[in-house]
Amino acid sequence: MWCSRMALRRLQRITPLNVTGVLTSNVRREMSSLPRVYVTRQIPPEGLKTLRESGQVQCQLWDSDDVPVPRQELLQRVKGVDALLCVLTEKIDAELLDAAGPNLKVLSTMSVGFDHLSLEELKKRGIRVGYTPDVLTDSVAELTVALLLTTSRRLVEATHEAKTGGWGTWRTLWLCGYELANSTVGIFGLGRIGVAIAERLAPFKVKKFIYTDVAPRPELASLINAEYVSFDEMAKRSDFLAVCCALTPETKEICNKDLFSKMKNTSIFINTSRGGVVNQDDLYEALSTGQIAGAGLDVTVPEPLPTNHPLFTLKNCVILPHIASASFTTRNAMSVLAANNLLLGLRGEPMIKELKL
Ligand SMILES: O=C(O)[C@H](O)CO
Repeated sequence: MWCSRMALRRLQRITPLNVTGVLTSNVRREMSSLPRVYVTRQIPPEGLKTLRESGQVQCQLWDSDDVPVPRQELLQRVKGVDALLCVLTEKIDAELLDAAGPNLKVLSTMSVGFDHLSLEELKKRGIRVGYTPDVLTDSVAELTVALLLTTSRRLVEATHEAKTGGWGTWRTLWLCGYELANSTVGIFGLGRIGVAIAERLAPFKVKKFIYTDVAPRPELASLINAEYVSFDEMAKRSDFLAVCCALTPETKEICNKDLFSKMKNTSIFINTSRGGVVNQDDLYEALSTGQIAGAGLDVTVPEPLPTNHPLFTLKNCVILPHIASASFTTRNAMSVLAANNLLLGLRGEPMIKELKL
């Protein structure tokens, strides 16, 4: 049902529900004039509360966090809405925008990544777009460090051995991995998250941070004393390579055999950005032939990665189910930011975080 609890409460104060609990026609009229919002997922409670208590919109929600809204259902539900709040599993393309129709003025995604949005189509239709950077930086950086250490110090293999009887006598080279002390860490795509990762890795006595990007980013680089290098040099020099770039046509499968063949066979590759930046066949080859020492992936193509995927057979590949921003604090903050971006956009005001189209 289309409703806004706050609007309802506000209206109840002015025009109470009649005794049978049926909305009086005034209430119904006032509520139905509010902008319509479709929320494509059961987002964390703080975000929903922000929308509902704004009194500014009537919301409809795909009320599940376990299953994404089926495409056909989504195409039906968006018809005539004024704003859409989505997550990264929904492809926002021409088909969907056409289904929504000309009322749609605002799209707010509860994600920092926006590769699921067709920006060109949104721009063509004059739809404003909000997203959720910054609030997830700490959580993503923390998880990246955890994944890096898990991969380089072989923690998944180690717990498996301990649990399954592989733990024999103490052995001199058994389960040896690679340490951060005195290492060179490469960051591919230096933004807020790359800096936050480096800040957390520095106390592990990293010797040098290097990075590559479309152009040098001196202000950010100075925060972590990082040197700008070419893509090839980053491949050759990195003991640990953390991918933090956005997925764009330019970065699609940029981490391929060309990159892996230049890396040291003692290097660890970490990706917490988007699976699409990696050619997974080439990564499998590099890992299974010892071209590189290990990989930690929080993102894959597709998601979920089928359990029979060859990468799951490798001991030197740690795969997580896209959880980099998954802390209660962060996901709630993302939902509130997404809700506020949407409300501000509908009011025609600057959003807190708006994509420049
Ligand atoms: O784009 C994002 O926001 C992350 O991948 C999920 O939090």
